[in-house]
Formats: sequence, C-alpha cells, structure tokens
Amino acid sequence: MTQSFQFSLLATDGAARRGEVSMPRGTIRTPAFMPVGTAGTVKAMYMDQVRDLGADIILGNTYHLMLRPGAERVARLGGLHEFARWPHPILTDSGGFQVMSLAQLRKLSEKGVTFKSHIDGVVHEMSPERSIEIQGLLGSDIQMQLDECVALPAERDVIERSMELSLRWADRCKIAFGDQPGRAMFGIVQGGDDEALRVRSAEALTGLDLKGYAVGGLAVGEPQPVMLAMLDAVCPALPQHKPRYLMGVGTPDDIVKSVQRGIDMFDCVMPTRAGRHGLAYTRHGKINLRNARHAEDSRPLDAESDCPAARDYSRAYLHHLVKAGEALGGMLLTWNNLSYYQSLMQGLRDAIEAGRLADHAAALAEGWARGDL
Ligand SMILES: CNc1nc2c(CC[C@H]3O[C@H](OC)[C@H](OC)[C@@H](OC)[C@@H]3OC)c3nc(N)[nH]c(=O)c3cc2[nH]1
Repeated sequence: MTQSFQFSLLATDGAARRGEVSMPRGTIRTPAFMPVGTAGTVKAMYMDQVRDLGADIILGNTYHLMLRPGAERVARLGGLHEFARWPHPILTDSGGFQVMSLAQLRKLSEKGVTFKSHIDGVVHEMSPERSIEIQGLLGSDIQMQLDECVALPAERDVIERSMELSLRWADRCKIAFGDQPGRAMFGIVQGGDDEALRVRSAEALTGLDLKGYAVGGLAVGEPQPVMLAMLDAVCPALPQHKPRYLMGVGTPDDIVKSVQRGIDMFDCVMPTRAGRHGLAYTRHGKINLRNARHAEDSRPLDAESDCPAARDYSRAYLHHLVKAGEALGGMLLTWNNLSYYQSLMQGLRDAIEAGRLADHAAALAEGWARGDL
C-alpha cells in the first residue's frame, strides 16, 4: 500500500494506454469507469455490489453533499468513506458544473459562484478555496478544481474568457489544496470546441504540474465527432505520465473511441440513470425493457454474463417490474448496466495489454450493431 499518488503506464496500443493509479486507499486500473455516487450512494446499489462488479473508485458530488447533509457534518461523522461505507478511492467533482446545471439564481464572478440551493433556497458562496475545503472535509482522494463549463455553442471570446477564468481558478485551487500526501487535485481542461483554446488550456495546466488532468466542457450536447476532435487536440498536449479523465462520458461507443485517443478515466450517469428508467446496456446493444415485445420473452438479458441480473431473470419479468414501477426493476437493470460497463472496461484493458485494441473495438461495435438477437 503506497502513501503517495502514483500513475504508472503498463502498456500502450497506439494512443491508448493501460495504466494504474495507486493511492493509499487502493489501486485504480485504467482505463477505468467510475460509477457516479452523487449524494454518497450509487443509486439502487449496495456498495459491496458496486465493488464486486470491479469498480476501483466511485464519484461523490460536492454540490449535493454540501447542501445535504453538509460537508462539516460528513466530516464530523468520519468523512464520506466512513459515512457511505466505501473504503476505496473516491473522486469528487468541484461543484461548478452542478451549480450551473442545478442551482437557481447563480452569479459567477472572479471570486467564485454564488447560488441558491435547489433544495431549500439558502444562498451559498462557492469559491475555488471553498470547493477544495469542502472536498477535503468529505475526505475525497481525487479532488477537482473549481471551473466554469461554458455551454456550447458559444462565441470564441466567451469561450476564451471562460477558459482563462478556469485557469486562474486552477492556480487558486492548487494553492488551497496545498500538500495532501496520497491525495490528488486534478486540473480541468476547458476551451469549448476550439482546438487552439483547448491546447492553450492543456499547456497552461501542464505548467502547474498537477497530478492528473480532466477534460471538461464536453458531453454537453455536442456531436461525437466534435468531442473526439477536441480529444485529438488535447491528449497530445497533456503529459504522457499523468492520468487523463474525460468528465461525464459516456456511452460504450464514446468510451471506446475516447480510450483509443488516450483517455484513462470516465464517469457517466447513463448506466445508473438509464437502468432506473428501464434501459439495459448489453453487448448486443441497448434493450428498452418498457417495450411490449419483451412481455413474454423468457430469455435473460445475457445468458453468458456472470452478473445474476443479466443471467438469471427473464426479459418478461424485467418488463413486468419496469411497467409496474417496482423498485426491483431499477435495481436489477442498474446492476446489469454497471456490470456491463465494468466488463467493457476490463475488455479494453486486456485488449490494450495484448496490442489488439483495434480488432476488439471493431468486434464490440459489431455486437452493438447486430442488436438484440
Ligand atoms: C454529462 N456531461 C458532462 N458532465 C460534466 C461534468 C460533471 C460530471 C459530474 O456529472 C454529474 O453531476 C452533474 C454527476 O453527478 C450526477 C457527477 O458525479 C459525481 C459528475 O462528477 C464528476 C463536469 N464537471 C466539471 N467540473 N467541469 C466540466 O467541464 C464538466 C463537464 C461535464 N460534461
């Protein structure tokens, strides 16, 4: 067990990397998918289940937890790992993105963001310093800088000013973070859909010599080719020997194409949120269990899966649970979806080690296109 934060590159296949992030609370095998645990829970899952599926790290949300139950309260109760019974690494977002997407009446200035809680209307100030303080109170192992994620499409000068604000905030977050052995603070590359601004952001953040770099401002509705073009510009401008995290991504296809461009870490609400809405991710593509065609289909989602939710329950039963609004429906589909995402990541890690990522990616795409047999 290491007392420091170390990223090691174990293999590469083209721009794709197989690596490991070792931290005091455990090792993260990359490429990694990080289940979203917004309010200290991966919705509809027990933490032991999340672990058994192969997740090395989960996410927590500064914005949600600072509003309820409160960062100081979580600290008094021993921190988020103790509170949520997840002893392995946790990454927390800084809250900026959530403020812009969830809070009411928010005001953004050089100082930070001021906003009214969407829960009780209380006004909160979130400065770069306060965001890092909150993430420290939660006990977060990987803390994100406070940033501004500009909505696209936007004028170039708006994107530029926003990207430069995020760079100044990265500097303030680095100072506020100080020296926390075994923990890391990641910078977030911004720059919208402008390749030159993206490279400027990546190079300036690299100059801060941070322990890892996230690519933000994407997966905000832009077409996939735009997102991929930004990765083609940004990844070569980031240090080889530091982890790269693409925020909010994505579908299985997004993840494969981003791994091929050099991304190491991913988070997305899709497998959990879609599961609660009746959607199953499988190696044959997506299956919407709300659809009446499943009403008498006695087949499981995937007889070859080692996840009981995929192997032991008929589609007819899942269809019934979903239509009836039964809690077990969302639980089983979330279990299936997170299992599928973790097996997707394991397959990518194996393929990179074996130098056969291109063939593996083609086989995956064929399976998804073949659709549900
Ligand atoms: C979907 N496309 C998407 N998500 C972006 C998130 C948030 C990720 C966040 O997305 C949910 O919050 C809303 C998740 O909670 C539901 C969070 O998990 C804790 C997750 O935190 C990493 C971004 N966060 C920051 N700080 N900066 C970004 O530029 C950014 C871009 C994103 N694109």
